[in-house]
Amino acid sequence: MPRTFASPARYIQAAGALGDLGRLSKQHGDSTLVVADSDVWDIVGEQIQSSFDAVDGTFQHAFFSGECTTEEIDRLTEIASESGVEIVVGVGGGKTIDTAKSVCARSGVAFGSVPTVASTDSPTSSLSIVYGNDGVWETAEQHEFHPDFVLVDSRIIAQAPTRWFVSGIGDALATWYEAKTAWESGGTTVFGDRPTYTGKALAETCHRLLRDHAEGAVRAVKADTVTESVEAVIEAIILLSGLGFENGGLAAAHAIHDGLTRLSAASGATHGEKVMIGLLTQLLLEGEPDDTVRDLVSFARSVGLPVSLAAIGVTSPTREDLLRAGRIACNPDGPMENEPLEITPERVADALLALDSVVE
Ligand SMILES: NC(=O)c1ccc[n+]([C@@H]2O[C@H](COP(=O)([O-])OP(=O)(O)OC[C@H]3O[C@@H](n4cnc5c(N)ncnc54)[C@H](O)[C@@H]3O)[C@@H](O)[C@H]2O)c1
Ligand SMILES: [Zn+2]
Repeated sequence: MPRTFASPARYIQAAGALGDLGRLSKQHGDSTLVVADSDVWDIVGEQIQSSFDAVDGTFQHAFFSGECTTEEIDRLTEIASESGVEIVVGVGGGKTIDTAKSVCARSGVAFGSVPTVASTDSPTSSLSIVYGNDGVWETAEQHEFHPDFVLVDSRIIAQAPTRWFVSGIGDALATWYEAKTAWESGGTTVFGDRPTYTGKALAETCHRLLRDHAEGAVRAVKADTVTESVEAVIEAIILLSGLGFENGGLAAAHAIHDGLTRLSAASGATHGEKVMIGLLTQLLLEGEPDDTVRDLVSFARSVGLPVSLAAIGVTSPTREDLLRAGRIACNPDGPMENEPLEITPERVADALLALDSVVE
């Protein structure tokens, strides 16, 4: 089995970086479609307009409806093809960016990724997570391409609600633990290939940056400020975690996240918050020493991440609820396959129940 490494063509991060969007888009064609929801458009619309004005460029804007569904992808693909666009730029959170990726896949045009929150590692990846109209996980579309550019304005991200930034820390925190597990178990990555040494090294650097800088960065973001620690953590969440998970491999943390998406009580929790619970559960499933679990719990608390089921809204789950989540988590096509031990829905349910007593 080959080792594969893949990544976006270019990554740019700076306070004020959005001012470069027009120039970057023009490198890929004269006709651009910008996809953003109305809240994000209110925040960045004028800056996007100025960035295109600065290079005598034009663009079209389409509103994203809020969910990455097949219907929404088809609707936006039609707009892209009617206007003959050469590049689609997704501006916003993970769902907007995943939707824009799938529009590019269907239209065969270039893709620009512009996260306005550092809430997940979706902006650098080649995946789109598609949901049904009921909001339930439907499928992961694996694309043949990565973003032509990822443009990250750290000022906009620092000014966004802190909860998104903290959630991104949860998503990125799992990357190293999952890559280590996938490596040690001889697992595979999202490309269906062996993990690379490079992916593993990037995942490890991601972890180091979070441990060294996350606490201070969260304090700075609460005050809407950009510090060097904020820059380090944004890079860890968006770039290193993205490269680390795609080229290093996923494991139980994301498998359990997928299971938790089936519990309606957890629907108010973000992707990164559910991944954090998945990560702690992964450590319990793998039989990590108490000190390792305690250390991670204390780090999570220091940045404001949830460490119990109740903290993500699951206050009094029945065993059947947790088994249902466990069955999704143990899907044979999912990342649980990268765990070295045989993990069953029963073991997932036990570990989720055990979590509350461990973290008290
Ligand atoms: N494709 C991948 O590799 C990958 C990886 C991780 C997660 N995901 C997917 O990403 C999605 C989760 O993404 P998410 O956590 O970003 O949530 P989201 O996309 O559902 O929501 C983000 C919210 O933040 C708001 N927002 C964006 N920028 C803002 C700003 N600057 N100020 C204020 N509000 C702002 C948006 O309007 C939106 O309501 C899930 O669908 C998950 O499956 C995909
Ligand atoms: Zn994730």
